[in-house]
Amino acid sequence: MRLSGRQISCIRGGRGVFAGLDFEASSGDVLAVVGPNGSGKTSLLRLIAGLLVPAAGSVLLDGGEAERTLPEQAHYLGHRDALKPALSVRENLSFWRDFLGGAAGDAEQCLTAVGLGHATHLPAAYLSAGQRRRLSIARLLVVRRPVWLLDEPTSALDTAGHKLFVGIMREHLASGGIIVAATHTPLGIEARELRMGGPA
Ligand SMILES: Nc1ncnc2c1ncn2[C@@H]1O[C@H](COP(=O)(O)OP(=O)(O)OP(=O)(O)O)[C@@H](O)[C@H]1O
Repeated sequence: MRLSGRQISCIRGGRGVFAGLDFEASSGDVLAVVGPNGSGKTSLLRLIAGLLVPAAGSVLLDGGEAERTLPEQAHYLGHRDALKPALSVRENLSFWRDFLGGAAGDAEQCLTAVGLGHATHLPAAYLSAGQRRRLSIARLLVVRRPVWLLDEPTSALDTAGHKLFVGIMREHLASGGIIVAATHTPLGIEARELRMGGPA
């Protein structure tokens, strides 16, 4: 499987953010998108996820499921955790499992895998920042998709959480997955850098 972008330009609010961007990542690859604030890291992830339309250029996934679009084969985890505070931890994950559809795993098992097995009945509003991030990571496990688009995935994670997440990323890569992660801090896993310039 190969994810590639060719000559992508991004315009936001009428202003050019980046132009002529090329990238490529194959099964088992991690692409770390790095660069200063405002250089377009989040915008690039959102372009790949189909949440933004490029002003020019294209993004392609070769070797995926022919009948599904790239966004349908990708998980996008934003830097803000998309949780419903009044729902329990388990209900939040069940919501995402039903919303995303496809082959779904067991919610309890996924919550245990991210270290939230003890908190499944707690309202999400009670979670700490690191626990919220762990719950977001559980979404990657409950519905399997080959392309992971992660915005600052390790923010708020403690050392144990970071280590756990590295293990989860490794398993995903070993099963042929691709990770594109915007980050200001080392991911703790071998990655190729895609360096974004300053604001255009
Ligand atoms: N909804 C929007 N409307 C207009 N401009 C936007 C919008 N969202 C982002 N931008 C602009 O696009 C540019 C790139 O933003 P983006 O969030 O992609 O950068 P980033 O590299 O991820 O930054 P950071 O390191 O701070 O997270 C910034 O100048 C930002 O102000």
